[in-house]
Amino acid sequence: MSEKAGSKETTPPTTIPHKRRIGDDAPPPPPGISKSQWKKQWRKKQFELHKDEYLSKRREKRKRQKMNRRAIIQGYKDRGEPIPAEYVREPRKNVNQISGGFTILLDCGFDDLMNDKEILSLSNQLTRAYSANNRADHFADMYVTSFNKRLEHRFKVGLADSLHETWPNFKFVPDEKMITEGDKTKMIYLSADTDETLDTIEPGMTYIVGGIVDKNRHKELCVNKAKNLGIPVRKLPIDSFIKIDGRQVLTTTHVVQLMLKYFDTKDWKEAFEEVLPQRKLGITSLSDMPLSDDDDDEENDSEREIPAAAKMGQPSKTEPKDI
Ligand SMILES: C[S@@+](CC[C@H](N)C(=O)[O-])C[C@H]1O[C@@H](n2cnc3c(N)ncnc32)[C@H](O)[C@@H]1O
Repeated sequence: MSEKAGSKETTPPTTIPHKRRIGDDAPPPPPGISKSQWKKQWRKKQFELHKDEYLSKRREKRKRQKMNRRAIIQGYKDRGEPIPAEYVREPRKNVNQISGGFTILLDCGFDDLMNDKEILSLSNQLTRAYSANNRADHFADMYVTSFNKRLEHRFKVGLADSLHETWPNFKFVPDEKMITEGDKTKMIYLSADTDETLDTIEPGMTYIVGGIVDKNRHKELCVNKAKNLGIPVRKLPIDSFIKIDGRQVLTTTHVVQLMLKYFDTKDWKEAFEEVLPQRKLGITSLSDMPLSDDDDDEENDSEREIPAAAKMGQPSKTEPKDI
């Protein structure tokens, strides 16, 4: 009896299930072309022919994965259990960053002055401000004040995946006591509507930036609020460093990015050039300008992330960047 025949039971070889791919069903290759080359060509052709179908399937799959993740996270939240690390998205972070020792308050007490689309746009801007703070060499202690009404709803429902309550150095507070009851001698409200410029950013100071998307409908809104509260107002030193026509009103995110960049470099010129790309500077108003090189403007920002027909509270089409 041969050794083979004498052996008892043999374990069947492990078979790895073959994942079917487009191209597996390709007809035999035409002469002069290798099987693998032909498969590649066939796959490409099939993809072009059925592109919409494939992309929609992929979108559906991603949507399902997102909903599952959200349901799991909600389960932990409902049970009051900590959310396991694998479900917490780590933001892209500058691991060597240190505290700049200054505070930025994003004054979001203007909910009633915005339409739903502008609230969506503002929520996206806040995620970018958070992201900028994570990447800076020196981070600021950032607070979103008057975090209530539709903005809060937007984060709790549409941006629930972002787990904004866990963001480091970026806190959300429901009222504006930090503005109304803070030490006014250590505060500066940023606004384009003043002649006095902000020369530097100092540790120990609190800088307030208006958290509003209004396409300049509400002129002098923040400057008047600051004056009523007795808070000094300063504009960014745009004139000294870049030439720009029209009103020099920037988006909330731009202002935050500029302040962080200035604090890192101590050079306004460098900050302006990095945050506001030169090739974009020929336009009339900076608030119409895209948030960064590869971003859309406020208007498109909300359109890109949120389907046009989206209602407040619906999840955004894509994850907010960097969260
Ligand atoms: C889109 S603007 C809001 C414009 C609003 N109508 C107002 O009254 O300020 C968002 C915020 O960015 C800040 N900001 C915009 N441009 C600025 C500039 N040139 N200098 C300083 N801060 C500016 C202000 O804090 C402003 O409230």
